Amino acid sequence: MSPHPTDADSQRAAALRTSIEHANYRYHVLDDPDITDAEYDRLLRELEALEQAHPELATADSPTRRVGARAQGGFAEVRHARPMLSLGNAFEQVGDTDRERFHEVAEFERRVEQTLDRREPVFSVEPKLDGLAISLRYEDGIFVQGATRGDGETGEDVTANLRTVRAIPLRLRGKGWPQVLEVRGEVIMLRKDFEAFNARARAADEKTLANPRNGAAGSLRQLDPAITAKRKLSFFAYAVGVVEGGELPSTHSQTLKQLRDWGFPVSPEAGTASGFAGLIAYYQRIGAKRDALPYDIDGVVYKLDDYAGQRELGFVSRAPRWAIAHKFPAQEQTTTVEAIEIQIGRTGAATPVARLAPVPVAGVIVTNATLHNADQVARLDVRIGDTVIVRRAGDVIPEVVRVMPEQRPAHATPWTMPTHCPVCGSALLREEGAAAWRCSGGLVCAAQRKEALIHFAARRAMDIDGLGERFVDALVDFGYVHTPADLYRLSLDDFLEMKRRADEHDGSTPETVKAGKIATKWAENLIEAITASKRTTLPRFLFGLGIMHIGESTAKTLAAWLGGLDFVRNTPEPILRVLPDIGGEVASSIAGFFAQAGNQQVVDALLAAGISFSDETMPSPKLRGKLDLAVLLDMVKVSKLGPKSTQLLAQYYPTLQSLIDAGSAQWIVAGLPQAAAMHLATYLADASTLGPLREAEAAMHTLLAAIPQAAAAVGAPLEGKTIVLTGTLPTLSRDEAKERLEALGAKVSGSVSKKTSFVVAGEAAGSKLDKAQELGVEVWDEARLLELLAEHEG
Ligand SMILES: NC(=O)c1ccc[n+]([C@@H]2O[C@H](COP(=O)([O-])OP(=O)(O)OC[C@H]3O[C@@H](n4cnc5c(N)ncnc54)[C@H](O)[C@@H]3O)[C@@H](O)[C@H]2O)c1
Ligand SMILES: [Zn+2]
Repeated sequence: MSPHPTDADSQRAAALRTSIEHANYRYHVLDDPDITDAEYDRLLRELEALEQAHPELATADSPTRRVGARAQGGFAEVRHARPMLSLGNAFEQVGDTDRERFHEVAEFERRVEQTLDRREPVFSVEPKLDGLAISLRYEDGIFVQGATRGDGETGEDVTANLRTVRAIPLRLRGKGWPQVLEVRGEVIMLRKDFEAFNARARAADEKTLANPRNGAAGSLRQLDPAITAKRKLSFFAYAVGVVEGGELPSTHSQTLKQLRDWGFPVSPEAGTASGFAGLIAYYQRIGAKRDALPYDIDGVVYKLDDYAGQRELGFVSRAPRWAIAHKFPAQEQTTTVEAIEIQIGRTGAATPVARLAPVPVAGVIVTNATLHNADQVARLDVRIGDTVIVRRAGDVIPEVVRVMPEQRPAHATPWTMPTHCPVCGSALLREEGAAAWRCSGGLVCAAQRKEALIHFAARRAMDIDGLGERFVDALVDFGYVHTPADLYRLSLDDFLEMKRRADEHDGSTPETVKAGKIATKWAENLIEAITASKRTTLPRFLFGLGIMHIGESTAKTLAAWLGGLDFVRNTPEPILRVLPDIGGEVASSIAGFFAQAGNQQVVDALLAAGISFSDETMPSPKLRGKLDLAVLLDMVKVSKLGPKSTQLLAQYYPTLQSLIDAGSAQWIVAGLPQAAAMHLATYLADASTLGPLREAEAAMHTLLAAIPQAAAAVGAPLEGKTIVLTGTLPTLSRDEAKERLEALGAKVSGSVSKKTSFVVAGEAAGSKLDKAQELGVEVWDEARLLELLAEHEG
């Protein structure tokens, strides 16, 4: 009754067979599929439909009648005594009721009911794990052989590799096992192991795995078991094959329990359900859990639970009639890349992101996918306009896993990492040896605002007590604060208004209103803390700016050597590099930061808001010795000119010009080897290399001119005084008092002697106070100390 197939039909069938066979080969033999499972399933379904409509089109070797693919190469063959079959599939259809949407499941259930003449039969219901099917043979309880499914008849002997999978028992537990037992199940890679593998591969600039399924199959089919052992694989049992010399329970669900007792991992999600409604309820329940499961599943499997019923139903060519796989929406889909953009994270990390033509992936419309880092984009060679496979599994951000180069538009060009941050325009810098690029914008980058503010307010930076993440979030989200300088403009009303909006936004009862009274104490305290932070130290301020690579100790070095903010801001990179522990990367980060107009504005605004430093001085006299000709010469790498030679030259020549004027003949007389002199002469003759040297020299002179002639000439007000602090002072912490006294040149000592100028005593002062009285040393209270500080602090 079916109409004869047209030529177009038979051509289509042949084309489908070719495509499917090619896909089978890539998937089953190479473990490197080039189309998604969803596409594969569509092709197979189309072929099935054609063959059903026109049975004369069906060939004996059609992929619709066969399982997997015959493996080739490498491994010895294993013939399966009982074939390892595939499963029929049920997909969701468009419809209003469950019976319409899950029509194929309803049909399956009805067929089972009718054939067995049984109402609402019981099914074993299990997650459909997405890995590689294997069969494990146990003789007298000992693992003797393991094989892949292959084409269902013949698989590959992967015993050595399977022995490295921890979840597979090498010896059965308990007792009562049959003399020969074949256990079948799925080797999988847990998502966390897959993610960890890929993170490592990306960091090492190596090829990543497309998905956990390919990870499992590819790892298991390695010829070297040592490689398999390094990839973390897991295993779940879900069936038995040959059983000899022993009995198993009469139902599948009981058998799974038995397998668990013998030491096999069985999915904790496996259970039983009856009737169509029971099956669908299970499907929905597991579907809701899918993202949270530790492994990928592509559906659930329903198997008639009792073996007697299974035997009655039997098989079609490639699958049992008593079971069906009910598939979930696919986790991988094909779409096109509309743009590649850079996303800047809270801490400045720059991540390339593909903007995609919207596509449903595992039940969610996906429009963006991460490309991880610039190296990954290069490795995948993703280009704008490309057709790509995106994967979304679990709560991991969707990612691009593969490009289909054959579908690339002619004009597509390779992508390159932009040089500047899309949010703030600052340079993107790459940390040495790291795959990640970062925005160097810090303070001025809106993407990093919150993180920059939290850092600025931190205890070891500006120490603004109470300005934690919660307030920073609200201050930024509601637009009260863009840069740290804005903090100093906030009024009590701003804070109360901000808090009210934040509470409203959260839907919580405003905490600010308690018993009809507006609570303001917290805001007053915060304003007080912000005001107090205005008086700070240079290292705290420099650290607070959040300049890339500038930790507390580098900030201290900068302050100690350069003395004042102006010098830190204006000292060029080559001079910064001569400071102790400041290498090229750090120097370039500091110079880069202050070269940025936006950063300069923020720093100026902070100074205008009243930030001042209790410890600002002049460049350190120690710099005098460092800034000589040797430093200038060491900054440029002239070949054959080592540190010894540059020091030698510096002894004779005070300036660059005097060195140039003297000429190479004189250098040799001074003791420089001829080869070194020749190289240096060539170097200095080149205007392009001389330029930076001249620049550095000019900056050096500015610094040198600013250094006070003699350190004492500055006359620190408390120079020569030794002060001892004891007991608890009413307002100042011991550290703060010490810091402020030292900033004025005093020495703060821990013990009282005749040389002690005076002792500052607070509450519960102990033996030091007694000692002072004994020696007749002056004893001050905090009020008097504060007067002294106020008198001398600028
Ligand atoms: N992307 C490609 O190019 C490509 C090519 C070929 C096959 N494929 C994928 O493979 C599928 C076809 O392969 P198939 O023949 O293995 O069929 P299948 O994956 O749809 O179903 C059978 C397999 O399910 C697995 N399984 C997982 N949990 C199970 C459980 N609890 N009980 C029983 N079996 C369970 C077993 O490995 C079994 O062999 C396609 O649907 C497609 O997703 C993809
Ligand atoms: Zn930026």
